[in-house]
Amino acid sequence: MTEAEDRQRLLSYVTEARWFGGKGRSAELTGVSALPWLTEAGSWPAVRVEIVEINYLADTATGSAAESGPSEFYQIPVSYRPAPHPDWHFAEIWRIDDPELGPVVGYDAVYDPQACQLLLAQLLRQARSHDGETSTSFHLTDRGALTGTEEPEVFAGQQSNTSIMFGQLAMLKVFRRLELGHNLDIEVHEALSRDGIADVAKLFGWFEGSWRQGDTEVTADLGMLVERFKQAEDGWGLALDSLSERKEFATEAAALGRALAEIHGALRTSFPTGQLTGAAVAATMAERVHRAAAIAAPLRDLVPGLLRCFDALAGQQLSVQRVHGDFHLGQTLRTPDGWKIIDFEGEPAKTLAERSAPDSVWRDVAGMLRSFDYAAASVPGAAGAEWAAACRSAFLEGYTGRLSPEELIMLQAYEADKAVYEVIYEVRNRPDWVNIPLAAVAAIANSSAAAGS
Ligand SMILES: Nc1ncnc2c1ncn2[C@@H]1O[C@H](COP(=O)(O)OP(=O)(O)O)[C@@H](O)[C@H]1O
Ligand SMILES: O=P(O)(O)O[C@H]1O[C@H](CO)[C@@H](O[C@H]2O[C@H](CO)[C@@H](O)[C@H](O)[C@H]2O)[C@H](O)[C@H]1O
Repeated sequence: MTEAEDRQRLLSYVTEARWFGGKGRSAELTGVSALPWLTEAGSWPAVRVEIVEINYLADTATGSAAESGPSEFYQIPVSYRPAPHPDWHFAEIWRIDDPELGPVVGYDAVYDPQACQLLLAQLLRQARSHDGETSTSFHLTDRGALTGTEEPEVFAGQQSNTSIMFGQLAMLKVFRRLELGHNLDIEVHEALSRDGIADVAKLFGWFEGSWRQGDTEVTADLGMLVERFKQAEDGWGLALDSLSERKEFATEAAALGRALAEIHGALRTSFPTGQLTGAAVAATMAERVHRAAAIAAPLRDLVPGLLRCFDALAGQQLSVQRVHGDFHLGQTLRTPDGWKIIDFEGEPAKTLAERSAPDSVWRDVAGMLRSFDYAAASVPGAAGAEWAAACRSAFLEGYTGRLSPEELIMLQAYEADKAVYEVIYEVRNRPDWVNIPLAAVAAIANSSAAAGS
């Protein structure tokens, strides 16, 4: 194979992967940075992390340049073997003649148990590998009961990254689309673990890589090792079951409200806090709705009602702090020890700066209320409206108790803002679902318009 064909194989592996974020866009491979070998020369498999840089091309079909944009970095830990493995065709990235290894087959290392065990071992001994201008460093914050002999198994469910379970004890989340700098999920798990907050998985460790990008050295977090929750059941699935079986969910909703309040309290002490004027928050929300209406035509008639809802914030001061940022039932796991909250990376469409900026706690409260509405709308004929209303009041009661008139105004603005975000999310990802958030936007817009008329 020529070098161009090898690069094409690598590009295809990335763009066809479930975790590739640029589906439907024309992508080209603009660089590959190989981090240092994690294994001794001459031992198999030979393992290292490779960072693939992807650039998006302008959409030639529409003549628009809007589809191009900043490059993205994707991580593939690669396990090289001297001969093909009969069962791993699905995980094969490429076959190359490597200058150091000779002819080898490169596999996505998350599917190679030996390579996974090596990653765990590197974490447990806080290994650091350095080669010229690249490095990989592993950090251990708590070893728990880990011995390093735990059996690895790739998580089979839907996710945007790839997680490897180590026995019943730990989970290594290998980040796929990388962001330069420190990962928010690690940052929050680290802070909450330090505070002993049991609603969130304990952080055991993490690893990072550095490489040269043009003239500068860049660093990104590559993965985190956390406590694995035993017998964890996904909150979204449980909510749908409760609707289909016509069982109440209000007790669970109240417990979720209490868990969120505890997490917010801990985040307030570990991260910066501040104040925003209601006018500033309303202006940001208004800008978002105008942008959304340019993409989703059905929003256009609802804009005046939404602006009225946001304008009701004027004159208020909002306390802001680190929040979850994308709190919904799919980010909750029920375990025998109570509800656990996962995935503190915020809304995927926002920049890192937006996702780490202090925000109002009403963003997360609104997120969960929207999720009750989604669940109710997803199970036809199941008395969804009453179910969602009961969950709503129990969750709010669990979170805070009675809301003041000012808090109700803030909550409604954040619910509207979230539902607008969801309309765009659904248009882009699941057009069949768009009527769920659209109905919520219409209800809020029309009630605000009526109140103001
Ligand atoms: N600490 C944990 N213990 C057990 N399972 C977990 C844990 N964290 C996440 N999971 C499972 O992994 C899935 C994906 O996790 P998530 O953090 O949302 O990954 P991603 O960011 O890649 O989408 C969750 O839906 C849950 O089923
Ligand atoms: O991938 P993430 O979990 O970070 O979140 C994105 O995808 C979610 C869907 O998987 C999306 O959530 C929306 O749909 C849920 C039902 O599937 C519902 O419970 C949520 O309330 C609703 O917002 C989320 O918005 C998006 O950021």
